[in-house]
Amino acid sequence: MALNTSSPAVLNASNLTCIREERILFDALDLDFQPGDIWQIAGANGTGKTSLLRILAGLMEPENGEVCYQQTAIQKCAEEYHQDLLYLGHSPGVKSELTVLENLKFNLQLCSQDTEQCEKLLEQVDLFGFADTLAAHLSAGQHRRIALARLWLTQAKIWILDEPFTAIDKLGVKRLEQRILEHADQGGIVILTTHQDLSLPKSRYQTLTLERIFS
Ligand SMILES: Nc1ncnc2c1ncn2[C@@H]1O[C@H](COP(=O)(O)OP(=O)(O)OP(=O)(O)O)[C@@H](O)[C@H]1O
Repeated sequence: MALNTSSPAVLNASNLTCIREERILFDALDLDFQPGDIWQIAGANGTGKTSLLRILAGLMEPENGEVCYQQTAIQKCAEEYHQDLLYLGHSPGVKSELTVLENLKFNLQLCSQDTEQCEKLLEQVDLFGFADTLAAHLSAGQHRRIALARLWLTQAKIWILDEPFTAIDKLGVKRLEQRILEHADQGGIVILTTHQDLSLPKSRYQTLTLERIFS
């Protein structure tokens, strides 16, 4: 789906400090995300990757500092920001009691009459043939693919993805990386955490590694 880039997305964070359970996770972090950027947030378990994503998505308050979208603090432009943002957290938000197709329709507000669109999407996320299977009866990777399907439909300019490759097989990872690249090439921004190396060209993404702070 083509992205509307008439007003390119710019996201900045300045002087971000995050403290959890009295431990400093990161301190005075400045970040600048420009159209076309892909950022990998790396670091050992517990270094604060998810916390940083949640702060950038406006789901958690930092101890210090602020996040701005188009030069405005995200709390002051919450409606516009949330329209332009897609956040996929750890838990995929898939309803076990619904079938694959029902989940897609529910999550993506797909028009139920548009069979062609539904079938294309099922193919893109490699769930073709599973349309009528209950989500509860899927494997972990297939479950995750339902959540990831929205990346093929969304108009959001900023994607914040927490470990999107978890439980996804090699071919699925490749497709997902291609989709991420395509989004960035259209002027979108992708910020993601992963414990795996990305196989995108090194020139196409940047890595921020969070280190454990001992205080
Ligand atoms: N809900 C919470 N309440 C209090 N502290 C929390 C909460 N969630 C996480 N933490 C603390 O914040 C620290 C960082 O957690 P976070 O999930 O941001 O790390 P992470 O780098 O994403 O880890 P992982 O690689 O294991 O997913 C953890 O060590 C934990 O002590």
